[in-house]
Amino acid sequence: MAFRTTPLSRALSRSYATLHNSPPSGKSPTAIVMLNMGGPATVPETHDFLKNLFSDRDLIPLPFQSLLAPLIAKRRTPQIEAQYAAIGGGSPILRWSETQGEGMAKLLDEIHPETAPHRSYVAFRYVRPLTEAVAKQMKADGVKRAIAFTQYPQYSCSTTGSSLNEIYRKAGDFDGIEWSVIDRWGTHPGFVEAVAQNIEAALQKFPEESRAETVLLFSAHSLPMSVVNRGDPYVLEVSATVSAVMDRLRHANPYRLVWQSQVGPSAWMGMQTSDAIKGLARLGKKQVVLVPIAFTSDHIETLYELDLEYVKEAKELGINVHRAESLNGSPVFVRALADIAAKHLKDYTSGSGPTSLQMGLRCPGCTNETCGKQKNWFARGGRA
Ligand SMILES: C=CC1=C(C)c2cc3[nH]c(cc4nc(cc5[nH]c(cc1n2)c(C)c5CCC(=O)O)C(CCC(=O)O)=C4C)c(C)c3C=C
Ligand SMILES: [Fe+2]
Ligand SMILES: [Fe+2]
Repeated sequence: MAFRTTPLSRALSRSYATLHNSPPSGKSPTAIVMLNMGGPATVPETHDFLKNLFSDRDLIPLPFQSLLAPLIAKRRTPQIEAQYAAIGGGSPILRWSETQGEGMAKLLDEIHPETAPHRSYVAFRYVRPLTEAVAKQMKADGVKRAIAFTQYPQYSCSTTGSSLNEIYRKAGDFDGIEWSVIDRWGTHPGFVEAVAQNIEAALQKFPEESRAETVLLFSAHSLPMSVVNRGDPYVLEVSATVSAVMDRLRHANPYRLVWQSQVGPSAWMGMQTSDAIKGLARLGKKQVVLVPIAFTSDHIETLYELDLEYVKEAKELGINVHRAESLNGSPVFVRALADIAAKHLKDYTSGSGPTSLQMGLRCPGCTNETCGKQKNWFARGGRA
């Protein structure tokens, strides 16, 4: 059948070009699949986001999961809906992920033309675009080679591990695609530089004469102690990021790493961010920069918990506080993503395996069988 261009088909192909940064060409594109949890783009999507999140056994193993998850999600929905409403009506993560991915793919076409054209795909764990839909799109685009590129800088089985397990479970949908994995990059110099620049910008808001007294309070999403104690590497890797950022800043300020957003009654990694703010006030500290360190774009933890709750709390305690911006559209960060992917492609072409050595090691206390199968599957390039 002859293909006729109509206003609709022209509009569709324009939007296709916007979504898929490289122009259509005869060559099969190299797919860079940006893995993240996602967040509800609109307030009414909050319930389904929470239901999918509480149904994820890799994140929260619950007894009678399929019965309990919908109940917990339903109970929690009004409170979390109110938080998304307060930050402007939804999570900006899809918009930022697309911006970052498109910028990265464009740069990759320039700095690594051997594998061009590059196309970025966003695959979320709990909201659209979900893994199945991304697989369909990749097949339609003729993808034969894909990189699973985690957008969590530091590895945890509960985040990156969960996204990789989901791709492994949906292996049939990706039939014929050869995979490799970028599983962590928490000390990459470009990422460290982008974070450091945002801290420097926040520090500029304090008077020069007292700037050096400002405490840098790095804040990361906490982990249940049960996860830490089974040997999950996240706490170590977040600490390594903080250390690298402080080296880049030449240790010009005192600092601490603290933990936020714990959920439920069990023990979580501390000290909690809100307690640290109270403690700093008690110690007479007057200036603080809050630095989100484990997530690359804004979300409720930055826009609600940090900006609306903790900044307010700190101000009430007499602390002058500013938050370092999230990486969002930082060109330095987009360049870092492209550099990380280019190095991975180079190493892969010159014979290094599809996954890092570190990814091959399961947490010593891991009893989740899918983790083991998933690691073996990716180590074989995603083949049966
Ligand atoms: C590096 C980031 C994150 C880690 C590690 C992480 C672990 C983790 N989270 C939960 C439970 C929940 N997390 C929730 C929301 C949420 N989590 C992260 C990031 C990490 N989680 C983000 C960025 C968000 C918010 C998304 C957004 O769009 O804003 C929620 C839902 C919100 C709520 O009900 O409070 C839960 C629940 C566990 C159990 C866990 C480790 C095992
Ligand atoms: Fe979380
Ligand atoms: Fe595991």
